[in-house]
Amino acid sequence: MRDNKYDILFEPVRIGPHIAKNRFYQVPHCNGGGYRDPSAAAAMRGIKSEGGWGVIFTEQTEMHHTSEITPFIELRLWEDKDIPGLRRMSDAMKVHGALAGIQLAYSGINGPNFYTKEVPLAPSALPIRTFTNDPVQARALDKQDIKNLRRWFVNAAKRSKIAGFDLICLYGAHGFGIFQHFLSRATNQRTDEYGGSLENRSRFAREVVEDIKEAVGDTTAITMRVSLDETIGELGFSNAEVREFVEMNANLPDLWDLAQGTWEDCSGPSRFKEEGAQEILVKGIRELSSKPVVGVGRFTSPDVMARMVRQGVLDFIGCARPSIADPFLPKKIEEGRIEDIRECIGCNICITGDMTMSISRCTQNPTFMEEWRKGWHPERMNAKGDSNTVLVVGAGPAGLEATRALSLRGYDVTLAEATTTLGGRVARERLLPGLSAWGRVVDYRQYQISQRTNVETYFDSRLTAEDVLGFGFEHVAIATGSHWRRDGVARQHVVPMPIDPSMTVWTPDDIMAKVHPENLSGKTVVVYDDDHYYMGGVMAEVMAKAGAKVILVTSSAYVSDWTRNTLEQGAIHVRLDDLGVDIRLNRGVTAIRAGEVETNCVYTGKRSAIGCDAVLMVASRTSEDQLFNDLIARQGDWPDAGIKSVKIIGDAAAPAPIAWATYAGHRYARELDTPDIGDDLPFRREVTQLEPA
Ligand SMILES: Cc1cc2nc3c(=O)[nH]c(=O)nc-3n(C[C@H](O)[C@H](O)[C@H](O)COP(=O)(O)O)c2cc1C
Ligand code: SF4
Repeated sequence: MRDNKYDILFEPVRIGPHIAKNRFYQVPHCNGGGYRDPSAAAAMRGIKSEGGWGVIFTEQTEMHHTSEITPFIELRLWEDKDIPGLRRMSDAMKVHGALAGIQLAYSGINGPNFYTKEVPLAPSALPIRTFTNDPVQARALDKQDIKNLRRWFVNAAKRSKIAGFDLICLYGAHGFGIFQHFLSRATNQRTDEYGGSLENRSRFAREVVEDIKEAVGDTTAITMRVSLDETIGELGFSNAEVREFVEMNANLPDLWDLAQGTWEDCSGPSRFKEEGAQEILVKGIRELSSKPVVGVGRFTSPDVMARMVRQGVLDFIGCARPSIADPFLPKKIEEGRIEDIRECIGCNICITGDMTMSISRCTQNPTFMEEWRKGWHPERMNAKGDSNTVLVVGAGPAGLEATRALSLRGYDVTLAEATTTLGGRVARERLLPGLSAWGRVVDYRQYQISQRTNVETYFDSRLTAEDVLGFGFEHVAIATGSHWRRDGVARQHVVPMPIDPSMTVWTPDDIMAKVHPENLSGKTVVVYDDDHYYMGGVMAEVMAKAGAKVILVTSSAYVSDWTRNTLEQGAIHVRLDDLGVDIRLNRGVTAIRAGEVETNCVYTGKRSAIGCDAVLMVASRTSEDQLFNDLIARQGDWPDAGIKSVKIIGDAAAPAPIAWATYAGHRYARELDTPDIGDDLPFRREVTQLEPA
């Protein structure tokens, strides 16, 4: 049972004509499922309903075809034929008593582009602000356009009602929503009644809310989502203006949904922001209106959540990523299972999916967007097959997840780890700057495993094929991980590069083992990043903090974020700029000579040298697959040893970000003795014909 200090989180709260059963509010988040088949997303939201959320929202849903924002992939509701898919979504949300919400968006200046061939419409004629940076400008909305927009919103609201949604969120945050474009002086430079004073800039939002209230307000709550600070310079919609806006329009929506930042400058979700980081921006806004307020901040601690409500900062605890990492977060708090909460690590891998037209994945939650698969319930595992015993070799993310899930299925699992700690590379990486939350990958699984009686863990166990053949386990999972290469093999240089033996060449493994001198002042270190994820930026930071002059050479166009879709460019640039790191983009390293590295432009091949004292090679990783290869070579001995299968998983099979490893571990466990994972899309089969709007 739950601790009564958390009772406050389970109080019902009114939102317009509806009452939410508790204060857990899943704010809109995309998932890469898109509009083509909302069934997978419906299954995902249905699981959240089971997980106890009081309010569950869709992602942003385009309400008109002129606002499509491909290659970002999201829902749409711009014609009647979009209704049945969304009806299945709202049905799934409501199964366990949650209120179902839909977020309506018109992306305006942040929307149409090269892919969609539409002319972007915005308050003022300015260059568009999408990630794709197309050389396109928006056309300024004329009075007829504004009337059309208002009508389109009303039509979408009516369709939302038919599709069964209790709440409609109007998107005016993150630089995406047309409401923000009107509110911000940066994007609204009009001189008519829609521009100039805040009163005028609010006019469009006021008109749309009033129109929608008139059309569906008796049955549907209207919420307004704005960014607490647009963070795009002096003309941006500032925190002070947000407060003025809320005060001026206090009773306009049925709820204020307060988010943060813009996608363009990557000031929204970030691993560098602590839990509840938004508090300073949101505090006091609740007093400006009698309507409830929801805010976000990677909330996973019920103590922080309860404090936010008790101190009157928020009425609802808004969660996007924490609800992805653990769809059962509210239920676990309700049942007093705090230790079972699987906390979000803030890696933003989930965000890369919808931005690239691919299904999102989550580092912590391997079943995210796989909920439709037969038996892939996040909390319940399929019963084990005919076999009983499994040996898992290696306790990194893949091995730990495999052990956790196999033990839940009922197998007797023996986990053998070569070192003295659990976690593999994550155990070392969690000590690096900005990566402490990575430790949650290990902590969650370590605790879960410690609660099981059918897992035995052995440390200091570096096994040989002979050892494994002698044990007699029925199945063996090899999760022996990977290490960083020192020879310069990378995507820019697929064979080892010439390296002068007089030069010091480190890898991230060396730095984590602290082989480098503590004080590097007076030294120049070239950090060569061909990995393109967090490690390049982190290594540059460690070297600079040790006093070195750091030159970060990367073959990517972005720093330490392969497509900038983990949204960390802003934070990483600030951190590296503050440390004086010299960043050279679009360059590879081709050779390491005495006292210098040779670099080339990835496009022209033109070479130039950079003088330095040491090179830190964040180039690529290589699998630790010796044990697996040795066991494959001894396949003829398996039957006598009682071995039915040997599989290699995670980095040992192919190095990749942690999310790939936890998924591989989970999938191995789910599929052992059960190879047919099947297709279980109940929603797809239940297409309901509905009346047109
Ligand atoms: C994968 C992902 C997709 C998102 N998509 C949307 C969206 O469609 N609409 C929106 O208003 N916010 C979106 N957001 C922002 C979240 O609603 C939220 O404001 C932000 O992630 C901070 O909350 P958190 O710390 O609980 O994740 C998205 C966030 C994530 C992680
Ligand atoms: S992918 Fe990372 S940031 Fe996103 S929910 Fe999962 S753990 Fe959190």
